Amino acid sequence: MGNLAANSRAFFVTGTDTEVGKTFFSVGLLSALKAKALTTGAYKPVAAGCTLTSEGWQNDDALALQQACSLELSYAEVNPVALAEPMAPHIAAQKAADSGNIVDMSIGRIQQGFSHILQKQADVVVVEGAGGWRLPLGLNQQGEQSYLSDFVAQQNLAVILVVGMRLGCLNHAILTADSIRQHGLKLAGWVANTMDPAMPCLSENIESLKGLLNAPLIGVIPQLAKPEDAQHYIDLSCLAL
Ligand SMILES: Nc1ncnc2c1ncn2[C@@H]1O[C@H](COP(=O)(O)OP(=O)(O)OP(=O)(O)O)[C@@H](O)[C@H]1O
Ligand SMILES: C[C@H](N)[C@H](N)CCCCCC(=O)O
Ligand SMILES: [Mg+2]
Repeated sequence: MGNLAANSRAFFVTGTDTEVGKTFFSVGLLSALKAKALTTGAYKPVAAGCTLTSEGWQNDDALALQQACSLELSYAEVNPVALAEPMAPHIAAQKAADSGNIVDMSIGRIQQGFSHILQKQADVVVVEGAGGWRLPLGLNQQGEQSYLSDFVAQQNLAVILVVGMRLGCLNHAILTADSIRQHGLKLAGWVANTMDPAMPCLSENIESLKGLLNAPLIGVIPQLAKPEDAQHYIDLSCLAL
């Protein structure tokens, strides 16, 4: 199991796309774990779309995760790679490099930050991806393309798939589940996140996914005012928690 600390369980939260509710669900999951008195850490290795603060570039997802977890983690511990521009991270990193700011977005650096969080021995660590499952990180030192999914595979993390419920999500969900399994990883479960309550045949689509994904349905999350409220729609027993 890679270098996963014996006492920690870690989940990698991916999605069928960007903007499908990975952060919304992750904050809900961290809230649910806190309510069960489990200690939690959070990690958002790569974030694109940041605001310049007195403490450097910061991203809203990472701030939400930092606040929602129970460990006292610094911003940089939660989010080691913070890219200014809200775009594909390897392009944002190239733009930063063009302005003289070289960003190390290597798998090695991402793993190092993760090991650091694991050493803190939280009961559960929630790791949020960026974009969808096969997020490109750019070329490594051998000139090969690397992907955030390479990090997940190297750490053998259990994966949670957030499906943003909208027309087209069946194909995206199936492709993502296939790829997760082709990486030799476990799809620990999936989440139906209601992006559009008026989606025609929402419940039929969820029923279809139950049959298609062959993994536990962790929760159906309706449109909610606050991500913390998502905790009430999450079945932790699916994750053996
Ligand atoms: N169930 C929900 N109820 C209400 N709003 C939601 C819900 N799910 C997501 N949202 C909103 O939709 C937007 C996208 O969600 P979120 O930021 O969690 O997506 P993401 O998959 O984490 O995106 P990214 O790829 O940028 O990390 C946010 O404004 C979020 O508050
Ligand atoms: C800026 C955005 N909200 C995400 N953080 C990054 C999404 C990258 C998507 C890359 C892609 O697959 O095209
Ligand atoms: Mg997010």
